[in-house]
Amino acid sequence: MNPIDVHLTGLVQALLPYREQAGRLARWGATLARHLSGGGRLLVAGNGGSAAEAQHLAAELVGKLREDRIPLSAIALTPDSSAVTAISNDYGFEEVFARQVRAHGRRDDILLLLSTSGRSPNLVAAARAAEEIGMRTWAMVGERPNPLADICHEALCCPSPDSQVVQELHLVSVHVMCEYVDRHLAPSDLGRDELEEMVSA
Ligand SMILES: O=C(CO)[C@@H](O)[C@H](O)[C@H](O)[C@H](O)COP(=O)(O)O
Repeated sequence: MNPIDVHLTGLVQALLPYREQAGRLARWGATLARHLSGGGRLLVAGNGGSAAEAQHLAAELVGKLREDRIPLSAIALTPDSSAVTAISNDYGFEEVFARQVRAHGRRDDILLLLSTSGRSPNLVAAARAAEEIGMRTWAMVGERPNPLADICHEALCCPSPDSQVVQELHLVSVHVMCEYVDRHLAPSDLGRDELEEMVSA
């Protein structure tokens, strides 16, 4: 098979089991809408391709997805090259997110960690730091079992052995979750009951 067919076959195989995560995305969107519109904060991190997705998510929340709405506080822990290099140089790369979590995170804030393997030590350390502060920890990962899914309060697991497919499903998750955030912040009369059903699904 050529690369596009190999890739699309892997993506298609993952789609149906991935669809079962819909209820979690609805709940996370509802929680984010409530927490962020009340003045709370989301911290988000990942490595490599997942760092780009963390920044993408923060941009959707601080900026907007489609329609104009209030700006929401979401901080990606990846793009500040001065902080990233100084912390890594002085404390080791494993501390690069944990230290920022201790600096910026507050009790009840949410930390979302994106990882295809669920095994990156700097993300595991960040989850532990967040737990100490009393933050809620969520992970978007690949297949279970993995340490990040085990130590976070909740995990959205994307059922594919291919890290690229997992990253693509994480981006779908980011967009769908932001869609739920927006619907909760400005629900149409028609959408209110439907939203409640999705959250309790
Ligand atoms: O984008 C890719 C592969 O698609 C790579 O840059 C990948 O993100 C890096 O190898 C990361 O270090 C992997 O970390 P993780 O997803 O296992 O936590």
